[in-house]
Amino acid sequence: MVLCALRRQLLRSGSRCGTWTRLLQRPSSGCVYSSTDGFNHQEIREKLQAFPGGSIDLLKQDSGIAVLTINNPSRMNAFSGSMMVDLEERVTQLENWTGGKGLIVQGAAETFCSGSDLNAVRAISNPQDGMKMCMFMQNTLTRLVRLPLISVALVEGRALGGGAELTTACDFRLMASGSVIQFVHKHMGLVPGWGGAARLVRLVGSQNALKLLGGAVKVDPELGLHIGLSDEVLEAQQEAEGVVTLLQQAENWLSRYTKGPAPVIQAVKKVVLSGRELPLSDALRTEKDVFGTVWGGPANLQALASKPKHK
Ligand SMILES: CCC(=O)SCCNC(=O)CCNC(=O)[C@H](O)C(C)(C)COP(=O)(O)OP(=O)(O)OC[C@H]1O[C@@H](n2cnc3c(N)ncnc32)[C@H](O)[C@@H]1OP(=O)(O)O
Repeated sequence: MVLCALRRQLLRSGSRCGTWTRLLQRPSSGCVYSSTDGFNHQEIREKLQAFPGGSIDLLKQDSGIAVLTINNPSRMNAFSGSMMVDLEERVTQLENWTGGKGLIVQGAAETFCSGSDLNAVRAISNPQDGMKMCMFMQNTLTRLVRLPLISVALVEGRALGGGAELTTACDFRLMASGSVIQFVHKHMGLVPGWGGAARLVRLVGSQNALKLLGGAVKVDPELGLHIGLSDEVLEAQQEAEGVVTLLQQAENWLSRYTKGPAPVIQAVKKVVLSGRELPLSDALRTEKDVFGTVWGGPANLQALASKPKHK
């Protein structure tokens, strides 16, 4: 938490980006709120744990692609309080995964996520608790965004409310045919609070974001592609060996971008992330620092030794 405050101070003071880069590289340094914002991490964790159910499952694979599964099928993968805590723990594990290159976020049982568990929402419907939950989820999802992994939300079925917000915390969204992303918040008398509005504006522009939030528009794969919310539509595929599952298709899609050594793929994500988040001069300094981690490194030396031709 101290790191969060330090990072903010550095950013406010025009920061020296070498320091910013080093902070971003440290686990859990990517959060937004700390005790100086009145955020008591332990208190909100304990409060959330009082609403159990479901799990967030993490499978780290030798390929360097991990699969994170939102698992609460009896409630259409709604986020219970304990799942919010679980998600934070899984993000910490991913921050510490030195061999990681990619991440797929999916829902269990052929649907993505129906947002907050409405039973928990009803129990903590006072503004103070709502704000604490909001800060907790913003911290976690911002750390998810800032993982040095190329991430994909595999959207099957529905991504509603907080589930729609979660899709925006990934670098890419792949929508299965028949799937829907819908920011239903307005129908719940709410606006996004897990960082989904801020990220949506950056993804689709403010005009489209206003339409999606103001109209609680159902985004199907076609509309998703059209406005740039979705990157690809996945159809059920049959091959000689049998059916290619949506997860296999997502892994194939992602592997185009994760081929190569982990330090290089992680460096790619870091320079894009800093370009996305920082003012230009700070992003340039960060890019220089990240460049310094790969220049003359094993992958670079090996490529030079092999007399490459990029035909
Ligand atoms: C951050 C802000 C937020 O996320 S606010 C929450 C926004 N989400 C919602 O309002 C989703 C409300 N749910 C729905 O619209 C429907 O249940 C959807 C997801 C469309 C599924 O409809 P349908 O296929 O007919 O199934 P169903 O309604 O029978 O649901 C199956 C069981 O799942 C449950 N469920 C669903 N969503 C939630 C949720 N968000 N929180 C808690 N429970 C949920 C339903 O209540 C139903 O449970 P049960 O079988 O009646 O015990």
